[in-house]
Amino acid sequence: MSMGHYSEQRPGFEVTKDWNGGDQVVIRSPRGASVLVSLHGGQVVSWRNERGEELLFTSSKAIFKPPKAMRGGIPICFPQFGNCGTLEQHGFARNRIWTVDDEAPPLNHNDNNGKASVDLLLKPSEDDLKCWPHCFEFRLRVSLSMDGDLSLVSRVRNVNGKPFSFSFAYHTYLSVSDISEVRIEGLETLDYLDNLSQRERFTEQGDAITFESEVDRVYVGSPSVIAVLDHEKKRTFIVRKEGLPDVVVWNPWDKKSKTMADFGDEEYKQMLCVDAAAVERAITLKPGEEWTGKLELSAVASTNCSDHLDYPCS
Ligand SMILES: O=P(O)(O)OC[C@H]1O[C@@H](O)[C@H](O)[C@@H](O)[C@@H]1O
Repeated sequence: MSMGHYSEQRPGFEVTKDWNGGDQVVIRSPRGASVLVSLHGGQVVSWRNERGEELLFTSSKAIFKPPKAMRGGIPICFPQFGNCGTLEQHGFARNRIWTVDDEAPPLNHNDNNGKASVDLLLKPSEDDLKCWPHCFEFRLRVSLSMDGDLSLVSRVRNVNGKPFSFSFAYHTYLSVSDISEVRIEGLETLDYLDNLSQRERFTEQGDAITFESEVDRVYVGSPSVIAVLDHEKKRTFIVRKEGLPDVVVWNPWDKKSKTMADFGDEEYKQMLCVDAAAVERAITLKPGEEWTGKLELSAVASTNCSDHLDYPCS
C-alpha cells in the first residue's frame, strides 16, 4: 500500500507501508538507500546504504514480537533511560504500538530539505497513565535524505495540567566489523557516569575511546558531532545531535552477552551502541511546552569523514 501523502513530498522517493513483515513503513531513496521503521516501539529496525549494506545491528536472536523491544536498530528510551526510576528499564515507549501521524505539525523549513519522512505518534494509554501519570504527545519523524543519511526528530509535548520530567535516548545499535577495530572520537576528556560502578563519575583521559572489555557509560555534556570509526570496514559513522547533551556508549562484551536471551554469545563483536541521550539532567516541560531532540546519522568512507565533522544537525 502506497502512502500517497508521503510519496508526494519528495519525487523519486518511495514511502510504503509493509504489512507483511509486521506493521512497518519503508522509505526508499531514488539511489537505493532505505530505512525501515516499525510501529512497534517507533523503532528504526533497518538502515541500508545505496549498496544495500545494513548499517544497524540486529541480533540473530532478536525477538520481533510485542511487548518487548527488538534487540537492535534504534529503540526509543522514554520517559526513562535505564533503570534509574520507577518504570521498566528504558521506559515504556519502546514497547508500545505507535500510529502513523498524517497530521504532524510541520518542522522548521530546513528539516525537510531533500528528505522523505514518516511521522509517528505515541500517546499514553490508560495503563501507561497509571504508572506514569503525565499526559504527553510524542511525535517522531524519521527521514532519509538523498545521500542516504538517516535523521530522527522527537518532539515531546506536555498536554498535562502539571509539569513533568523525563530522560531519553536513541538507543542506536551500530553495525561494526569487529569491536576491537573501532574507535570513537569526540568524547575524549569528557566526564562520564559509569553504569558498571553505580554511576560513579570519572573523567576520560584524553585518548579516543577503544574497546577491550564491557563498557556502559554516560558521557555528559558532549559535543554535537562525534565520529565512530570502523577501521576494518573503512567506514565512519558521523553522529550529529541537537537537544541531547549526553552520549551513552554500551557494549556488553562476552560475559554479559551470555546472560541475554535475545543476543548471541559472540555478537558483541559486531555491534556498538552509541546513543544520543538526555540522561544526566532530566528534561522538564511545563504545561503546553514542547521539547525537541534530533539525531542525524551518516555513514561515510573513512577517508572522507573529516569534511563531515564541521557542520551540525541540519
Ligand atoms: O537489555 P536492554 O534493556 O535493552 O538494555 C541494554 C543496555 O542498554 C544500555 O543503554 C544501558 O546503558 C545498559 O545498562 C543496558 O544493559
